[in-house]
Amino acid sequence: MAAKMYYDRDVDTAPIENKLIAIIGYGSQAHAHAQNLRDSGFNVVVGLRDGSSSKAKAEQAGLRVATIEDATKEADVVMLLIPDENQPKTYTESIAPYLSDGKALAFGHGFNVHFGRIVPPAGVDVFLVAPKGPGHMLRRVYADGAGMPGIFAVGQDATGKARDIALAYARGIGCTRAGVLETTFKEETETDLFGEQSVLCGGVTHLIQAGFETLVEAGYQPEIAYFETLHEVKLIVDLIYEKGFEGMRHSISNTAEFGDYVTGPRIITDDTKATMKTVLSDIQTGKFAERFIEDAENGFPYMNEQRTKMRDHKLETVGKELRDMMPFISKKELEV
Ligand SMILES: NC(=O)C1=CN([C@@H]2O[C@H](COP(=O)(O)OP(=O)(O)OC[C@H]3O[C@@H](n4cnc5c(N)ncnc54)[C@H](OP(=O)(O)O)[C@@H]3O)[C@@H](O)[C@H]2O)C=CC1
Ligand SMILES: CC(=O)[C@](C)(O)C(=O)O
Ligand SMILES: [Mg+2]
Ligand SMILES: [Mg+2]
Repeated sequence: MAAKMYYDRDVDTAPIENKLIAIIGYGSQAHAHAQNLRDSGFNVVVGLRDGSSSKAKAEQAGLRVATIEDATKEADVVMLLIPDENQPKTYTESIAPYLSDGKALAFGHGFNVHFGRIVPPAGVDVFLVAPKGPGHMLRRVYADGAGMPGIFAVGQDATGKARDIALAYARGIGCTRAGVLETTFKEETETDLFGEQSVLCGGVTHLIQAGFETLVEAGYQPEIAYFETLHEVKLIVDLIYEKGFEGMRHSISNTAEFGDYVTGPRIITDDTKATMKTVLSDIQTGKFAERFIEDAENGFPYMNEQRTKMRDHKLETVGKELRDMMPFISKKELEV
């Protein structure tokens, strides 16, 4: 049976009208949630730590800023949107003491609740609304009058209203313009981690990098390799996004389409899929979460090494030069 989809017309915003929503953090997701909710007509306060460099940016955007403690005290709904690895400490020190019964604690990703790193008290509602895309794009599509699909889940329904609040929230950030469906903390966490690691972020970047390096190592010009294996990805993906595989294949040459069928399975093999299953299993057992938290607790030695290595890679240096000559690409600086 097809999943029940929720659109604007299916969702009553009353559960969050005349309520105060605290958005904790002002990063990629948080700035988009805060601005979209405000523009949808809801009351928002942004909760930031002392000395936060984001305070000025949030105020410039016309948002009221308070400390995390005060925002939690004041608000009816507290949406925690700081990095997953930092959430438990901030939750314990600055949120939990002020999270009285009847309030709602919300997340943009189920990581900490699912892996038992945050255990909210029984008297509060717990839900997640996870937009299926990066925060900067969540804001951009909303401002353009469109929306980003999202999924929601209720982890704990103390007031009997958690589900209605979650749906109203999803509408407030613009997700019901595109389609929202119900999930669980477990399903959201596992599918989100799998998607970003195997396909969206890890899969795509490593596919591009391997293609780029293969051409450059064979003596082709890096600029051509960049256009061929990175720049054009967006153009092809835009067609897939708009019209599916068949629509994209309609647009490309028969030569390209034939090569797609013949070579695609040589690149993404049965072994690749078997590895994806192992990756999924590492996510399900918590092995990936453990590795991530361990690196975070040690100051991210592994992550920082990867960042440094890639910074000087030809793909990045040549890419920067080429993008600088195409000012229409990065139309706007990212706001946060
Ligand atoms: N990035 C994305 O697009 C997506 C993220 N999510 C989820 O949303 C949540 C937020 O992720 P994301 O937007 O990437 O986060 P960001 O890395 O962009 O968050 C940065 C914000 O968090 C604040 N912050 C960082 N550490 C602390 C701390 N120790 N105490 C208080 N505030 C802190 C920063 O404060 P300051 O300004 O003071 O430095 C800043 O405002 C996560 O659960 C993530 O999984 C879900 C879907 C997509
Ligand atoms: C942007 C998004 O959906 C991700 C990839 O899940 C994330 O940033 O965690
Ligand atoms: Mg995601
Ligand atoms: Mg994610």
